[in-house]
Amino acid sequence: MKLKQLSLNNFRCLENKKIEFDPDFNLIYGKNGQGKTSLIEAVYFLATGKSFRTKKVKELTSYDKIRTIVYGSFESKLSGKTIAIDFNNDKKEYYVDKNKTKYIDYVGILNVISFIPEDIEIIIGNPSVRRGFFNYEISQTKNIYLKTLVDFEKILKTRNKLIKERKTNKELYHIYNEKFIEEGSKIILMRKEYVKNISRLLNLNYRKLFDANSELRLKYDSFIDNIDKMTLEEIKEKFREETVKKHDREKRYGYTLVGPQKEDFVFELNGKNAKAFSSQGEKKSIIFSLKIAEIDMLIKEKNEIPVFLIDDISSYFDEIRKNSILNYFKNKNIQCFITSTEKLDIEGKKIYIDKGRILSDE
Ligand SMILES: Nc1ncnc2c1ncn2[C@@H]1O[C@H](COP(=O)(O)OP(=O)(O)OP(=O)(O)O)[C@@H](O)[C@H]1O
Repeated sequence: MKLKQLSLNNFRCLENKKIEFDPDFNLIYGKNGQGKTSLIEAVYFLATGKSFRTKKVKELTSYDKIRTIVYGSFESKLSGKTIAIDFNNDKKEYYVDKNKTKYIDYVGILNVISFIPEDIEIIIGNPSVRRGFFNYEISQTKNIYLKTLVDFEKILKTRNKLIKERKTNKELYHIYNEKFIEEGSKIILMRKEYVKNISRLLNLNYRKLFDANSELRLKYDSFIDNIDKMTLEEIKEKFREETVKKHDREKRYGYTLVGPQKEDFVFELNGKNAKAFSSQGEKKSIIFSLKIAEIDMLIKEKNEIPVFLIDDISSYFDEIRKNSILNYFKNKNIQCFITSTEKLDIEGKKIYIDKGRILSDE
């Protein structure tokens, strides 16, 4: 996929402008605090309706404004499309080729993968960070995952309500419990398969890019033991057993204690949990390898190459690792957006940002 053009209206500190991009490399450079990250954040927002650095999307609207519009046109394998988000006072509207579209059908049309310093949280943060991250990534490759997750969350809410109101002996509870097991098991199965595939790619990338002698694994820490070879039916059966086992405790606590909303993912470098034992540099390299593995996953599942965004490359990596990363993208046909305080010597479009003003070099 190649983002050809981006049009901004009231996005953070950036001026309202239409920008054309290079199909391969786009370097966004300038001093600190000028709006470099904001520009790639706008690309991310256009693709996902979210920000990679805040949950409060309202922060994206320029100070003193109430409405933000981002618009982009891109080319993918099959066709060219235009997409847009009109964000007005907390309400987001999504458009594909000028037609209003539901979020669930919008997300995944333009695939982006971002690599930002805060991504280190995927390793050091708590399980909810990893769940959020992998939920999003699996959704990008499988639209059905997102749909299942949305259904599952609604069911979970009702199940919690029924437990809290002590209505767990009623027929309604049993109906919801079955739905909970049904949708939850589908999520577990899709997570298991995703982890199996990405773990292999992750290891290959880490060895190729950073250390040929290391062994990197991603493990799925499910509440169901020995999940690796289980079928959907076996997962459901185990899941049901767990809900029965925990039922009394759930009634005492007043909420659900089992299910995919409680799971985790573990990175293991040379057999040791990276969260506890890996160095800062190793953690960053693990995350970068993970992001590259996601590109491979998207190609495998959707036959599309995503747009890749890298924030603050110079401060994040030393010279050797930085060059290793830049070399990786050469001749790969991946459209890349890189922000840096230095004017890196790479071929492609160079965009200079100064106090929100977006200036092209040519
Ligand atoms: N909603 C907003 N409206 C206007 N300006 C904003 C908004 N949100 C943030 N800013 C300002 O935008 C400026 C640029 O931020 P940004 O993070 O994009 O800079 P940057 O060039 O990536 O900086 P650095 O190199 O330090 O990471 C900051 O000074 C910030 O205060």
